[in-house]
Amino acid sequence: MAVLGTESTARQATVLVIDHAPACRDALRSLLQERGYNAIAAGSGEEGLDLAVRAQPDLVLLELALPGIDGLETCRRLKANPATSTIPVIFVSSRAGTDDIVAGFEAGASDYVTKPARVAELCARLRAQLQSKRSAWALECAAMADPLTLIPNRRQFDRFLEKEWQRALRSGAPLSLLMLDVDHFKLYNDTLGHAAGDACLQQVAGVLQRHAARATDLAARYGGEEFVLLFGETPAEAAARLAEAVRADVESLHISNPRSPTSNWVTVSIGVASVLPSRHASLCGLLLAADRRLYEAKRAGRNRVVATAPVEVAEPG
Ligand SMILES: Nc1nc2c(ncn2[C@@H]2O[C@H](COP(=O)(O)OP(=O)(O)OP(=O)(O)O)[C@@H](O)[C@H]2O)c(=O)[nH]1
Repeated sequence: MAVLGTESTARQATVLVIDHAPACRDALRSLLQERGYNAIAAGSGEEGLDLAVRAQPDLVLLELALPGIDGLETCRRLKANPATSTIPVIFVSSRAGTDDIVAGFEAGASDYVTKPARVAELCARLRAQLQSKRSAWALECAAMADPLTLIPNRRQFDRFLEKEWQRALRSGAPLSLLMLDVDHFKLYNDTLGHAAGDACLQQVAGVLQRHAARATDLAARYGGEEFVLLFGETPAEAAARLAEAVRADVESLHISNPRSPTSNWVTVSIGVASVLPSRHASLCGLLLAADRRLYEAKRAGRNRVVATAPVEVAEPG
């Protein structure tokens, strides 16, 4: 599964208007709707913050002068909350003083437009912000995906693992990790060529991706011909079964590996480690345990899974 959140490139952009004056709010909302945006609105900073978290708009148009928490504080809170921090904010305010404009930018706004706003200018600024958010999103995606297989790369995996670890610490749920390596892949490359090797890795990645079905799972290319699969909220016994299914699915792709001493087909070896995250356990220990079992699977003849009963991996030192 993808873990980068949602983005609106393929759908209508949602714009949240936060303004306490019903006339201004309605005028902005109609203007946006006429231009094809999905417009939602809130009458106060508190309501706007709540709606921003729930609706995840692509952009916020914010009045500075609001009753209760004012526009500046609303903007600061939007920027401080990881759930809303990347949403661009444009102040659309009747306050036109330089100090207000400077304060708006200092609170984290991307732009500042004074009322009465010129419609064409406001729309151009809005489009520019949406475009720059999309470009940032595309860059972020590119930095997190493996270019050959298009599944998450090690960087994305490390972030995801850290997040799942923290979540498991709070929930007390077990976490399982599969470390997987293609068997005799050097022979495969040497026999059939590097391009065939690349295509083979893409197919293996496809199998892993299909097994990472839940929001708490992630399949990633760890490097070279090595992959990892993280299963959140999954105990050791279930992880061992999943690993066996992955191994069997790769073998049943029936990708010929003519010189492999293990099988006629491309196969994989898998090490499985599970842990109940606690202050006595470490992430590094989980990775090391999976890697050790992968090595054992190779040593025991390849094309197999090595897993054990649940373990508490002790903090090194
Ligand atoms: N085609 C291709 N080959 C790669 C890629 N990344 C790594 N490799 C190759 O994968 C091979 C890994 O070889 P080894 O580490 O010796 O392992 P192996 O031949 O799979 O042997 P075992 O792991 O012991 O079964 C090397 O030949 C690498 O060049 C890639 O992106 N594409």
